Amino acid sequence: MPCGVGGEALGCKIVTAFSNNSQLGLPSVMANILLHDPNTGQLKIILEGNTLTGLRTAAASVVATKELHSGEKCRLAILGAGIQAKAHAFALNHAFKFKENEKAKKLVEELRAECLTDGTDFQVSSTAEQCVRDADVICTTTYASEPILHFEWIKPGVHINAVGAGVNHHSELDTRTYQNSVVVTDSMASASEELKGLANIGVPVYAEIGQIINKTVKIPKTHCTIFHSLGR
Ligand SMILES: NC(=O)C1=CN([C@@H]2O[C@H](COP(=O)(O)OP(=O)(O)OC[C@H]3O[C@@H](n4cnc5c(N)ncnc54)[C@H](O)[C@@H]3O)[C@@H](O)[C@H]2O)C=CC1
Ligand SMILES: O=C([O-])C1=[NH+]CCC1
Repeated sequence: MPCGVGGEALGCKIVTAFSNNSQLGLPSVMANILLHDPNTGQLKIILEGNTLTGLRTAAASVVATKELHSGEKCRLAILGAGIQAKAHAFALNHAFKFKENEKAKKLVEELRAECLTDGTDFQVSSTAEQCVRDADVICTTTYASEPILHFEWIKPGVHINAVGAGVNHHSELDTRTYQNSVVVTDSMASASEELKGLANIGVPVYAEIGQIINKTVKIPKTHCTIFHSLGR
């Protein structure tokens, strides 16, 4: 993932995703950032990139949630319990102060200890359905290759940040959820490759989040909105 900012910065993030790494006690996503001198191209430093990946991905979901969900934000549901789940729990709570959160078990004690100071509570759900029912905002942060979120479970007006999935970027949500949503992404260029399967179920990628932010595109009324974060 290359990036250049005028004469100020030049860098590239190299990132891999190996979903079975947890069996080896390793993070599944591993990132390193190469920073170069913007005037000469000389390599200056190699930085650990996992921290930034967590912060940036969750921050993008916060921005998308601000832009796409205008209703009450009482209840946050997160499917998944890894790095992105935790980053999303922190970032969305920080931005919106949810009253209730449903999270997978292994992070709950940690999140309770770190978040309870601001009155946030985290609960464990035994099923994905229980987790997302009544949620105002849902984040999916897994490697699920089959849908883990079903249309009949979600209430009208919900906003979904679809973050995970790995190989097939639209496998976490079921077809009906897509067909009843407006899908916004971070990059149309990436979506034309990574979300091309949505065309097979008649679902267009409606806009880039940047077009919503700069008000060149408006979101029509729908059952729900999906921010498909691809990481570009
Ligand atoms: N959109 C973006 O910009 C980014 C997306 N990702 C994606 O987000 C996802 C999560 O990444 P991390 O949190 O770093 O990984 P992680 O390995 O820390 O966590 C993955 C979580 O997903 C759960 N999981 C795996 N397969 C599942 C299944 N079939 N059903 C339900 N849960 C399942 C695991 O138990 C674990 O809790 C990955 O798909 C990764 O590729 C990661 C970084 C940036
Ligand atoms: O943007 C990112 O860093 C990633 N997207 C998918 C896996 C890692």
